[in-house]
Amino acid sequence: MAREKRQRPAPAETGAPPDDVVSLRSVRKTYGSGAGEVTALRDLTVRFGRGSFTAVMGPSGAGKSTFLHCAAGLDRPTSGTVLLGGTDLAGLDETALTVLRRERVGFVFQAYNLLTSLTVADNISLPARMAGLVPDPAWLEEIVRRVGLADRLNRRPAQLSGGQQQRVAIARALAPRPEVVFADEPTGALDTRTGRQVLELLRQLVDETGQTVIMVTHDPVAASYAHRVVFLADGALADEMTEPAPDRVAERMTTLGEW
Ligand SMILES: Nc1ncnc2c1ncn2[C@@H]1O[C@H](COP(=O)(O)OP(=O)(O)OP(=O)(O)O)[C@@H](O)[C@H]1O
Repeated sequence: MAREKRQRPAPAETGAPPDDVVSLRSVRKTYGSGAGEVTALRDLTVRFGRGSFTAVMGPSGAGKSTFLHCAAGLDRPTSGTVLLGGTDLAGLDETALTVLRRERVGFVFQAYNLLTSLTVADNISLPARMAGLVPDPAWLEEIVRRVGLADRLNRRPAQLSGGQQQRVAIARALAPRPEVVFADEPTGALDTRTGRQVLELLRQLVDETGQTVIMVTHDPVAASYAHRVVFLADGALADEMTEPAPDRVAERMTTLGEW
C-alpha cells in the first residue's frame, strides 16, 4: 500500500526494541475519582513481538477491554507508556492518534460492523482510502484470496453468512497493512465450526504474512489458536502461557476467578 502522506518513524529512533510492535510499560488506568475511583489497569507491563498471535484472557473485570483501548490508542492511560511500532502514543494529539489508528492499527470486533449498502469490495477498501492510502491492488487481491472472498466481491453483507461477514471484516482490517490487528471476541457471534475457521484464518495470516494479532477472548479453545496467552487479573499481568492447549488455559482461568 503506497502512502500519500507521512512515513512511519523507524523504531530505532524512539528506542523501542525493533521486534516489539506493541509495548506497554507500567500502564495504569483509573476511572472516576475519590471514593468512586476504579483502577482498571495497575502498572501493567507487557510486550507483543512482531508476527506474534497473542490471546488476552482474564476474569470479568480484569481489565481486558481497558487494555485493548489503551494499547490501540482508543483511550489514554492515566500513567505509563504505550509504544506502537516505536511511537509513544502519549506524544500524539487527538488528530495524530486518529491517523495512527487508521493507518497502523486494524480492528476486528464481535459485531462485524460492515456498511450494509456497500459491496464486499468497497467494505474492504473504503477505510484504507479514507485514510488517504492508495490501495495496492496486489495486496488487496492477496487478502481477498486468503479470506476466500474472491467470488463474492460484488455481494452486499446481507447476502453473506456470519463467517463470511467476519472474513470481510478481517480483510478490511488487513487492507492498510496495519502493524497490528486487535480482535475483540472475533468469534463471539459465530457458531463453533465457523468460529474455528475464522481462528484458523487468523493463525494462518500470522504464520504466513507475519501479521501481528492481539485477540481478547473468553474462550480457551479460541485462545489455543494463539502462540501465547497473556492472563490479566485485577488489572495486572497474572501469567503467560506459550503453546496454549485449551484444557491448560481453562484450568489456569479457573484459578484466576469468575469468567
Ligand atoms: N468507563 C468506565 N468507568 C468506570 N469504570 C470502568 C469503566 N470501564 C471499565 N471500568 C471498570 O474497570 C474495570 C475493568 O473493566 P474492563 O471492562 O476493562 O474489564 P474486562 O476484563 O474487559 O471485563 P469483561 O470480561 O467483563 O468485559 C472493571 O472494574 C470495570 O467496572
